[in-house]
Amino acid sequence: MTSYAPEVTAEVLMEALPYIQRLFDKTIVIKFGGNAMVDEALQDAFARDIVLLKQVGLNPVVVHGGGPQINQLLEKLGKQGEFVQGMRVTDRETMDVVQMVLGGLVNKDIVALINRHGGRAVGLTGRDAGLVRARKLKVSRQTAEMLEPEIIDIGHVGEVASIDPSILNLLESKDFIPVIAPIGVGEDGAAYNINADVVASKIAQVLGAEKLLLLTNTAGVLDKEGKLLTGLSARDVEALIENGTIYGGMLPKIDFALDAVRGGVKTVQIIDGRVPHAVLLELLTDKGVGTLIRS
Ligand SMILES: Nc1ncnc2c1ncn2[C@@H]1O[C@H](COP(=O)(O)OP(=O)(O)O)[C@@H](O)[C@H]1O
Ligand SMILES: CC(=O)N[C@@H](CCC(=O)OP(=O)(O)O)C(=O)O
Repeated sequence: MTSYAPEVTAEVLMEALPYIQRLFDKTIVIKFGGNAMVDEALQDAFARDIVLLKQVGLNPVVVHGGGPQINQLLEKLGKQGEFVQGMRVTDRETMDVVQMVLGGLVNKDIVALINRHGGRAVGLTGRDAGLVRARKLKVSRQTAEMLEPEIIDIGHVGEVASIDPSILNLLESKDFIPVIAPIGVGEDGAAYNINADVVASKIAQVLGAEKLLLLTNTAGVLDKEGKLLTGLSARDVEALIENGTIYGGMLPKIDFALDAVRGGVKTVQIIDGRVPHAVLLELLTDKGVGTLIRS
């Protein structure tokens, strides 16, 4: 480990004080993207950041993705992942895989890492305690040549109908850290696959979160030349989608980042999950980077 002069170490530690004071007791929803968690060292640094935040009195709530991890298992089963407007086409068999990977492997690995570093994490899916109520997502597509939009059936994919935060409040009252897999429950009890950015946004709104951080595998939202856009308004976003600068997995992320701002979350940021300790740097130092979403 690099050794710094004592006064430098003290200065770095003191830099965190005003941030800790400002964010004390505040809820921070952190979405850990599947693309940001492919490296073991990064996962470890992420888990330690979460433990530190809790220890100094913030209230972190983790929502995780796992798109690449679902693709890996699908490939082993001889299936190819297919996406429409950033959403996975989810047939019955794919839904089973989504539950195994998100609710099983990925969720439990994050929980175990946080706990190994001294945190008290509890893993949940949206089906637990009716946390995330879902309904089938309707997707439509229209091109210039089409007279009316075409409805596309992408299977067991949900949108959030409502969030019941009771279980999260209970966990918070006992100082547990919730780690949530983005699977919702329909009226009939069936499972729905929901994009993790969507679940993180809705949970942040219902909890009245101070901040929503979306960790991904880019520096933030990039322009056509690959340069980081540090701040975006709803109008900027519309133009960037229109000219094709924002596409694929960034579409639901940006849509629901805006949704969170409109729903009262004070700060929403898309940040680079490939940077070790991105969460800590963003929340407790002057070195936060990424794209800030404005209403
Ligand atoms: N303008 C853009 N800036 C940055 N990334 C973009 C942009 N448009 C599309 N993307 C794509 O969105 C991806 C992030 O979304 P996604 O793959 O769903 O990640 P995550 O697993 O973090 O949710 C990036 O890796 C990139 O390929
Ligand atoms: C409907 C839908 O697309 N669900 C996502 C859920 C996981 C996710 O969102 O993972 P990332 O955050 O890593 O992209 C999926 O099946 O991949």
